[in-house]
Amino acid sequence: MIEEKGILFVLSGPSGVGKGTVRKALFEKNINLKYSISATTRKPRAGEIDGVDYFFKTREEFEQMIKENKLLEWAEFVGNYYGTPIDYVKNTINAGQDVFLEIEVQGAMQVRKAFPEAVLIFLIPPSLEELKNRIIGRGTETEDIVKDRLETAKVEIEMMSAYDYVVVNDEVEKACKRIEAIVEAEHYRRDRVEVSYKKLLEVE
Ligand SMILES: Nc1nc2c(ncn2[C@@H]2O[C@H](COP(=O)(O)OP(=O)(O)O)[C@@H](O)[C@H]2O)c(=O)[nH]1
Ligand SMILES: Nc1ncnc2c1ncn2[C@@H]1O[C@H](COP(=O)(O)OP(=O)(O)O)[C@@H](O)[C@H]1O
Repeated sequence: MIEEKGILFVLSGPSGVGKGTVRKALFEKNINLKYSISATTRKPRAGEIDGVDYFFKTREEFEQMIKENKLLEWAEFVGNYYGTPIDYVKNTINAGQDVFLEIEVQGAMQVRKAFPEAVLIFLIPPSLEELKNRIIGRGTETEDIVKDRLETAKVEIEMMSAYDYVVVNDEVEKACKRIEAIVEAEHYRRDRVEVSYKKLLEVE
């Protein structure tokens, strides 16, 4: 089947659920997805490379990008800006390739509005207890922040109804398989293929 446009996939979910971990594992496989590198004002961590992990920006540069409408979505998260450069997403989709975003929940809601045909995947923890363990296990937050994050996570989990798919991140490999299944199934959706299929019939 000929498909003219790629699909925009968005992986989101509460902080600490494992979005970054699952996304990295997914991209270690030979998958047919293009990862959209985000812009951020967060300082690079050891080993992170500008233009690979993120496009690292100053607050001024980032605010300029907002002003010039260069971001598909953006959010302030724990004191830093994060956003998706719009040109890469548009150009890649128009070239017929699927794009994958891994972003926090406020940004995912903006994508839903700006790009209603995007496929939103919500990553959830097997339990709140496990989410707490993961946030603590990461070791970057104090006890107060862990409590805050869990409260926020409860509110965020209620936003599940805005998503198209829900994936439980019990094991990283299983979560990746579920996402791959979603990506594959989306290409068989009648509404995506019927236009090109009809064209095909006209030709024959
Ligand atoms: N809205 C939005 N969120 C993003 C973007 N890029 C990354 N994030 C999210 O920002 C949060 C913090 O990311 P990061 O600083 O790399 O830390 P970590 O993922 O918590 O280790 C994560 O929830 C990411 O999913 C983006 O372009 N837009
Ligand atoms: N399926 C999993 N099982 C156990 N630990 C996990 C799993 N997925 C992620 N983790 C761990 O949970 C913590 C949070 O993961 P991270 O990818 O940073 O979350 P997020 O990007 O959603 O904030 C990390 O320490 C990570 O190693």
